[in-house]
Amino acid sequence: MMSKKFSVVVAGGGSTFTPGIVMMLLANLDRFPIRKLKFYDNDAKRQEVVAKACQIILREKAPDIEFEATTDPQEAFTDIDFIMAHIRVGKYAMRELDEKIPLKYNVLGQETCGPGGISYGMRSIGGIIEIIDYMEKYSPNAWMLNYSNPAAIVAEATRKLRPNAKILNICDMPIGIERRMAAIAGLKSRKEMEIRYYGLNHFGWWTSIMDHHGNDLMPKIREYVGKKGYNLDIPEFKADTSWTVTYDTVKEFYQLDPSTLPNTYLKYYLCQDEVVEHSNREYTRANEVMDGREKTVFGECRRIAAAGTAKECGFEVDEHASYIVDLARAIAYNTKERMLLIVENNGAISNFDPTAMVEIPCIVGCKGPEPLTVGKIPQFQKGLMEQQVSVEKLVVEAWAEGSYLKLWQALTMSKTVPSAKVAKLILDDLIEANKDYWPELK
Ligand SMILES: NC(=O)c1ccc[n+]([C@@H]2O[C@H](COP(=O)([O-])OP(=O)(O)OC[C@H]3O[C@@H](n4cnc5c(N)ncnc54)[C@H](O)[C@@H]3O)[C@@H](O)[C@H]2O)c1
Ligand SMILES: O=P(O)(O)OC[C@H]1O[C@H](O[C@H]2[C@H](O)[C@@H](O)[C@@H](O)O[C@@H]2CO)[C@H](O)[C@@H](O)[C@@H]1O
Ligand SMILES: [Mn+2]
Repeated sequence: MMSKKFSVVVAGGGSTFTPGIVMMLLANLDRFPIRKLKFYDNDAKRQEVVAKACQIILREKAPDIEFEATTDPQEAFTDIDFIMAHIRVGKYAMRELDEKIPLKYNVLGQETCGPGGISYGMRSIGGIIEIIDYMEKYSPNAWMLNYSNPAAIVAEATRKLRPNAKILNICDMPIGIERRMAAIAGLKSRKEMEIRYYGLNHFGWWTSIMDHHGNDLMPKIREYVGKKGYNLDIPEFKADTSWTVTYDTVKEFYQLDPSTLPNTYLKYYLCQDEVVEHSNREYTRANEVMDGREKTVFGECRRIAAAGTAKECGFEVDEHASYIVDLARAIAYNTKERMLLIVENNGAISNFDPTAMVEIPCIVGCKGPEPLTVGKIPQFQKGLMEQQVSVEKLVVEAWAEGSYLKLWQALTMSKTVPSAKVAKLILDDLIEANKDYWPELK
């Protein structure tokens, strides 16, 4: 019997994901009862569009839930049990530059990978640390469930700069891919699978996929992936063109390790030449999202507000986001849920840096995650991960120290950048583009 009702603040209330997450929270009230829902954003105008629509949705579907949207940190973070954080510092305009500046130098342009991810990370660290400090000031017993990106750099920054903070860093990419794997295996839900996985965020591999009877599903899924990647001809898995290309590209590099299946993001490190070759330097994923998801979500929000009712609401439950409720429940009810989280390695991968933030299965309870051991990883993955985790660590050090040199080293270290010279050209352009967001570098 669940008596307590929770108070939740969505940090980044103006996010395109907010309406879907609100619908998901409403669909899960029986599992995770809510008494108060707040939105917090540093862009009042953007947030107001989403908040007006969500206020109507809540009024009609859950009138008992107290709702507030604010840009005032004290109002936002007082009397809170959970922060669900999905901020994008610099918004899509800066994502567009993250993706287009590297392409000027024939280098991968991507949201969270390569120079784009480094640039995004240099903006995100300050925004996340600020929210952690608000949480600790106004609701010290709260937990922050963070899926703001780039999660790898944000996780390393929170480890180094706020080591005692109650923050859990999570990513929905493995969840999205596992939903596809389950369908390929003929299962109804990804929760019918038992998986083993390791890596960094957006840089990992499945090493075991079984059903609850212990049947090995890896051979069947690998056979399918060899023909169609992670694409499925099923309406619920229809994706934007660029995502369809991404899911297809897996078949080009999954053979690099016959005993595993890769996260899609490895394409940016293993097929970066092809990605650059096929990139449209004038129209990147940021443009697709601005022309697609952003227009659709904000258009529906404005339609609901103008109608004054959500009776014809076009927002669907973002069911795959229900992992956020799984995570909140694990903390609230000590459920010991088994989830992939981005946590300090601390020996779980025995032959890898113990301070690295790795994405591995954890048992989650009221005190937080207990990582499962992975053991020794092969030289191939170890080498790739050591290079990438060094990039992520150097970015956080560069942010903390205001070090131009360390950020140049981070860019030079990235597998997506060909030389120190190109790294420096990209760095100098990014510094100019991010002058309103990055700390000063000397
Ligand atoms: N971890 C995952 O698997 C996953 C999945 C999807 C999206 N995301 C992340 O979720 C976030 C939101 O994505 P989106 O496409 O909806 O972005 P969006 O730009 O639509 O929304 C982000 C919101 O954050 C706000 N914001 C920016 N800086 C802020 C700050 N310092 N404090 C408070 N609010 C701030 C913006 O004003 C904006 O309203 C991004 O970081 C994205 O990468 C993560
Ligand atoms: O290019 P975007 O903004 O559409 O997506 C970038 C995000 O991609 C991943 O999240 C996906 C998720 O994996 C997929 O299953 C589906 O639910 O959509 C999500 C958002 O598109 C990735 O995990 C995120 O970190 C990226 O920000
Ligand atoms: Mn992710």
